[in-house]
Amino acid sequence: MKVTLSFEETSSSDVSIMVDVLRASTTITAALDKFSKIIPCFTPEDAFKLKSEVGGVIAGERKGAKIEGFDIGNSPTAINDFSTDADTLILTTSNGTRILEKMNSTVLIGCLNNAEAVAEASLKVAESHIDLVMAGVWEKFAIEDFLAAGEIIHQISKKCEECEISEYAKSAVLASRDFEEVKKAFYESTSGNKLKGLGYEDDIAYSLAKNSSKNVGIYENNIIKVLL
Ligand SMILES: O=C(O)[C@H](CS(=O)(=O)O)OP(=O)(O)O
Ligand SMILES: [Mg+2]
Repeated sequence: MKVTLSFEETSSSDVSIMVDVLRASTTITAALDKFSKIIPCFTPEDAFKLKSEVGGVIAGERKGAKIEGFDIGNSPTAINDFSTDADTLILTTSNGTRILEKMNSTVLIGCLNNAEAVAEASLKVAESHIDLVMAGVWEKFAIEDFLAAGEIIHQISKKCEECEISEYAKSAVLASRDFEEVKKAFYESTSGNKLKGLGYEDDIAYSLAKNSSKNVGIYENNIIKVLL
């Protein structure tokens, strides 16, 4: 089993793990406790149109701020606090949902909250190649996604001694071993500073809770559901 690391686009036609820890992957993993279906959209207009067709709750952001007219922003803590009977969440975000459009493999959703669970699931689902795909921030490298991917790759390597881990993937593991440094990097990152400025500091703390969830989202036929 090959384990690699990529940026924005996957290098695997087998299994990809999309990592956007601030915040889309964390938001999706939290939302799977409340919604049976999460439909990623690529523009706010698509999201409004879909809501008019299928109903549900509409969530998302641009530049980190809740989109005008949406029920919720791209916030895992706000989703946890939101009460609804709806079973569908429509979600559009700047980076995480955007890169799903180009994925031509089985796609799992990874973050720190589900690092061990998504590592285990990827080894069950993959035949030969698991690629961790960092979402980044507006087509630029994001340190938080590199570190979160490193934690997931670390979990994979613990469960799979025979896995061939690429040097790029190994560097993410090495960079993510000192958790105090990881936490600092999250808060000082481009995304972290943006979120602090918007009053979303709780979401940063929430995203750092390792293995707080067993939810593993799988993206198939334009819908994200819990991988059972
Ligand atoms: O909503 C977020 O946290 C980010 C946007 S920004 O980096 O805060 O500007 O979007 P995501 O698609 O979750 O990376
Ligand atoms: Mg992000």
